[in-house]
Amino acid sequence: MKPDHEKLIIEGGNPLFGEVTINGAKNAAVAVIPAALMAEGESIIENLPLIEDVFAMDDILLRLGAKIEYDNHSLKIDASNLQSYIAPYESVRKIRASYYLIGALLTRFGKAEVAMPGGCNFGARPIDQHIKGFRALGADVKIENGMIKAYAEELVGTKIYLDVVSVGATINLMLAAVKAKGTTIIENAAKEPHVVDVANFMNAMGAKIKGAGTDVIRIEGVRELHPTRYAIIPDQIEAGTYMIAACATKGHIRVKNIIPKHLESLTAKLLEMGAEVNVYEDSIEVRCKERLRASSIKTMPYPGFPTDLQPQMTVLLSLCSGTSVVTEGVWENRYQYVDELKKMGANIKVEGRVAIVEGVESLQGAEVVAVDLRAGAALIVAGLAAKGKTVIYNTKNVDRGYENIDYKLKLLGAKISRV
Ligand SMILES: CC(=O)N[C@H]1[C@@H](OP(=O)(O)OP(=O)(O)OC[C@H]2O[C@@H](n3ccc(=O)[nH]c3=O)[C@H](O)[C@@H]2O)O[C@H](CO)[C@@H](O)[C@@H]1O
Ligand SMILES: C=C(OP(=O)(O)O)C(=O)O
Repeated sequence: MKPDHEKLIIEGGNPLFGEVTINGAKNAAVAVIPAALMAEGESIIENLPLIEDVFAMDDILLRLGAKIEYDNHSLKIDASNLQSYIAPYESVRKIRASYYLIGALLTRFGKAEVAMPGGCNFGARPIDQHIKGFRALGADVKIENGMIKAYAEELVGTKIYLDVVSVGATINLMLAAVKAKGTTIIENAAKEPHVVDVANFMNAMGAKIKGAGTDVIRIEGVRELHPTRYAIIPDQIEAGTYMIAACATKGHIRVKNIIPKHLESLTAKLLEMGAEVNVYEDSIEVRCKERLRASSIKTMPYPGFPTDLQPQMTVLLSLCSGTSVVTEGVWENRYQYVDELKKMGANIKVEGRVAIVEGVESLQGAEVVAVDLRAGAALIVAGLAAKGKTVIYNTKNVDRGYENIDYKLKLLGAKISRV
């Protein structure tokens, strides 16, 4: 675990140049790890990002009785002797994805007791669709003393229509339905690449899941799951963050080890704004020589523009010529970083879910706080582009989702240090 008091210091104004290799996807990793608990025996997960959210999930696994062993970016999980189905607040409070333990433990034991999840604070983050789905599958679910308690004698396949497109509910219900009797159909499902990745992982364990990546997912319950070896997909949000940072610093970089299709909404937007973007089989090259043009974005479920790139993109728009409009279509309050950005000279007015961004010629370094994960990433982008010195506090929020961000940026020519 990284200490809480670390800060990042950036001397801004240096364009990023060179190549950066992208790690495995956080939001796939934090679902695949609990999914591995559903089979007795040893699974191996490859291309795992070495980030704080993954380490927090590892810690929960250890407390439940699993054995884990790292070999670089591969993690061996032995879930043969899992003893517990209870994940108390102390172990789950750090991460949002702890809610996947409900689906996974229900499948493994027919019971799960998991404290309400943590994660970034964007206002209300309800899990009513998860609970609705568990109940539809036959589980008895109640919330007592901050714990979500789910029990099922038997889970039985059914049709579940999600009222909102939810990544978490889609994955959690796949986890709970994988061994349910009969067929489960999830309608209005999320289509994010990590939903597909988790379905592929479970299919490699012997599950029968079809349609992941579309809005209807069909799961034929199977009797047994077996351990497997699986490499998770690259992180499109990490990749997008570096692409945006290259544009904000008027640099020229290549992001490698990615699936370019997952970044189409960003590449289209950067092209529209005047950046040069070249797409290859498993990499993207971004070059930006001049100030980009203002634009508008609205965040939406995949394949729309991802909310997890909204803060970083808003920083870039704050440096463009003209007025941009940003609409946050997923979370009720994901602009808490804007006050920090204003300290650096950004001209942004937030009204509810909309931010009006008047482009400024330049940002200036300041002392700022990373209020959440992508807020931290956005402030790093701002610090790299700004004139002078930026100090970013609360960097542990950034380490939740970015492996070695300061080291990778240094290799791209940034002047950044961690103290
Ligand atoms: C660990 C993980 O993968 N986190 C991601 C996941 O979060 P998370 O899974 O929490 O986000 P969801 O996709 O579930 O949420 C999308 C929207 O649905 C609403 N909702 C969700 C569930 C529910 O039961 N009821 C309900 O109303 C939420 O308030 C939000 O407005 O997807 C988000 C949207 O892409 C990303 O920002 C997060 O990085
Ligand atoms: C919001 C995010 O994560 P979480 O859901 O884990 O808080 C994110 O990855 O940007």
